[in-house]
Amino acid sequence: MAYSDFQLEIYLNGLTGVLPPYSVDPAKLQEAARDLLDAGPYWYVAGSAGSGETDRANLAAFARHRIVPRMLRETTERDLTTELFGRTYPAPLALAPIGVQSIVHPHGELATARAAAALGLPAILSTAASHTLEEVAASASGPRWYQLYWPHDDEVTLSLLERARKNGYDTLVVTLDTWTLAWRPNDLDRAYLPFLRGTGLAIPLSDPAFRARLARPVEEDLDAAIMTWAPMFNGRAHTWDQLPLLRENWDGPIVLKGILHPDDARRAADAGMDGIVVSNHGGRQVDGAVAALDALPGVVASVDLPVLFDSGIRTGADIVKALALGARAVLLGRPYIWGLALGGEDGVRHVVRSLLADLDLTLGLAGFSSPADLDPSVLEAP
Ligand SMILES: Cc1cc2nc3c(=O)[nH]c(=O)nc-3n(C[C@H](O)[C@H](O)[C@H](O)COP(=O)(O)O)c2cc1C
Ligand SMILES: O=C(O)C(=O)c1ccccc1
Repeated sequence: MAYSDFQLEIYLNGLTGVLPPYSVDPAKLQEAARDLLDAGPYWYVAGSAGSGETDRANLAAFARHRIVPRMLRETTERDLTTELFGRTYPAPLALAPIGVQSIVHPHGELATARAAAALGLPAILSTAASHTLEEVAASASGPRWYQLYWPHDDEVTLSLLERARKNGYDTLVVTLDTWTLAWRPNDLDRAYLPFLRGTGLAIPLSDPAFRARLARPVEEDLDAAIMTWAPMFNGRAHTWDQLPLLRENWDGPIVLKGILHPDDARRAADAGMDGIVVSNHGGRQVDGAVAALDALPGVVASVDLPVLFDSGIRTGADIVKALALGARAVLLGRPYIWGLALGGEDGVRHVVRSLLADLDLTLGLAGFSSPADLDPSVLEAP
């Protein structure tokens, strides 16, 4: 079935008076989630660093780039399949690692993983998840990627990698840009930080190597466990010379997330990494940072690795633009969390199906049949 069939399904349902259960408009979905959620969780997701300048710049960069559609081409049959690290996926899309999903819906990452699995797409499980690696693996059978927040304790690091491997996570995403949380006014004004209440710590708290560091069991002294977790996972950066530890202890592909400078991309390649994600973390870390889309062409030109992209993907056209500028695939961030808040697994599935239908139609109407047809000439010259 083509992704664009979702459009026909919606119109046909309308003939019997059945409307889509959630909006297909990302901005309206966000408004609906805002009405539903408490201010703390809503702003934790919606908010960003500092003045929000980079968050806005991410979206503005997409608006600045425009597609120049081509006519009278055979694009009725489209093929979105995408090869990534030796595996074939049905579309150039994965669900970005997003921590603490239980703050918007009790099923959290379990619901997200099931929705992604139903579509054959990877859901990237965050180390800051509200469910364990094992629980998520048991609840969904789709492609599994694991995102490491890299602890400052090698035994814990190796234990996390071992758990990921044992539970069928085949691709490791290492996030580099969030070794400590940035200045986030929305959360600071509410003094809202889920981790200090023990939310989003399911993976470390269930880890045998982490638990071996505690004087008393987690169940008896949660506060002490949180105080052990905080300096181990936060506040100090790693350095390039530490990457061999990960390379030597992970057999599958390693993808570095949060790269914005071509020199860092080259260093990733030199360190034997398999891919990178150009991302500024949705403007949540360095306010004033370059828009991720503006950093993409320079990074793509500097390395021969697959380059993934996130930060600002909202529509099918956004995906076409990122692919045209050289991304192999994109990660969807906040929009699927609004779907999760509104409808759990069903809400996430709705958001992703809407985005894929929009992508499929936009690609075909612009005169292209597959992601491989896209290059910078598809876009208006700047
Ligand atoms: C609420 C929230 C939590 C996030 N948690 C993580 C995380 O645990 N690990 C990670 O690598 N990125 C995390 N991110 C960043 C996303 O993976 C992604 O880079 C970002 O959402 C992209 O920006 P966009 O949502 O504006 O498109 C988080 C983002 C949000 C909004
Ligand atoms: O909030 C975030 O952006 C984020 O990446 C994060 C960091 C630590 C724990 C959970 C999420």
